Amino acid sequence: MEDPWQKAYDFAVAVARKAGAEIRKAGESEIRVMTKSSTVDLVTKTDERVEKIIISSLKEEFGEDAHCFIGEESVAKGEPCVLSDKPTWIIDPVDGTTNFKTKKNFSFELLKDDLFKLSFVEFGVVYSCLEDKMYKARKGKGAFCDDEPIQVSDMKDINKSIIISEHGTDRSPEKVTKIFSTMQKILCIPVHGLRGSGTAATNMCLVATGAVEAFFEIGIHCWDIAAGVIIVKEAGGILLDVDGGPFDLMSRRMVSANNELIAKRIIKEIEIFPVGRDDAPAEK
Ligand SMILES: O=P(O)(O)O[C@H]1[C@H](O)[C@@H](O)[C@H](O)[C@@H](O)[C@@H]1O
Ligand SMILES: [Mg+2]
Repeated sequence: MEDPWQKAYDFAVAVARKAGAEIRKAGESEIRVMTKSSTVDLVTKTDERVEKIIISSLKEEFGEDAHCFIGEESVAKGEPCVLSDKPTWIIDPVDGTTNFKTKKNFSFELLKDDLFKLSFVEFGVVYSCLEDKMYKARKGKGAFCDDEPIQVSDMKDINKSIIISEHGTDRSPEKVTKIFSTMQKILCIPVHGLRGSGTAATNMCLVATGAVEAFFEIGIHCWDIAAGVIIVKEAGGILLDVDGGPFDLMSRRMVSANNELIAKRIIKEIEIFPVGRDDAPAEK
C-alpha cells in the first residue's frame, strides 16, 4: 500500500538540512538575544527567520492551505497553539537557543514533525546541525541517526541508569525548589548520574540512542518534544505523564524512558508543580 506520508517525511529531512545550514551560518556572526516569557526565555532573529523559511518551504511544496502549523516563534507572536484533525507541522526552529547564543560547542537543534490528530504522530525529524547528525523516525518504520537504526538502552536497573532533566524558563523560587528537590531525590536513589544538554530534542535523541535511560521535564512545550516523541517510541522507548498516566503532548509534562520500569521509578520521585497547557485559551 502506498505510504501517504513518505513524501512529507523526505521533504522534512531536506528542509531540516537547509535550515540547519542557515543556523550554522548565522552562528558565525554576532548573535543578538531578545527575551520572551521571562528573562531566561531567549529568542534570536535566527529563530524567527528560520521558522519563516521552514513554513514557506512547506507551503510551497504542499500548498498554502493543505496543512496547519504550530511554530514556537509564531505562537510567541500570538498565533494559536491548537491541534485539530488537519495535518499539523510542529516546528521548533532552534531548540536550545541558550546554547546557540554562546556559540560554543553545545548542541542546538532544528526539529519539526507532523501530527495528524492528538497524540498521533506520523514522523519526526531532529537535525543536530553543529555535529551534522540527522535523527528521524516514521511511525511503524523505526528510528534512525544518519540512516543507521537506533535503539534505547536495555538497562532495567535504576541504580545503573543515567537520567536527564532541564530547568525550563520559569525561575519562581517555589518551582525551582521542587525541580532541585526532585533532582536530589533521583540522584540519591542512587542513579549513576544526572545530565542535561540544554535542548529537549537532543535529550530525547540521547534516550533513543541508549546513551541515557530517561529524560523528564515539567514546563517544556509541544514544539520542544513533538519530534522526539516518535523518535523515542520508534527506538523502543516509552512516554508517560509525570504522574504515571498517559502522555499528553499539550500538557507541558513528560517522562521519556527506555522502559516502564525506569520511567515509573523516576516518577515516584517527581515533585509536580502546575504549568498551563500549551493549548489553553489565551488570556484576555
Ligand atoms: O526555547 P528552546 O531553546 O527552543 O527550548 C528549550 C527551552 O527553552 C528550555 O526551557 C527547556 O528546558 C529545554 O529543554 C528546551 O529545549
Ligand atoms: Mg526554540
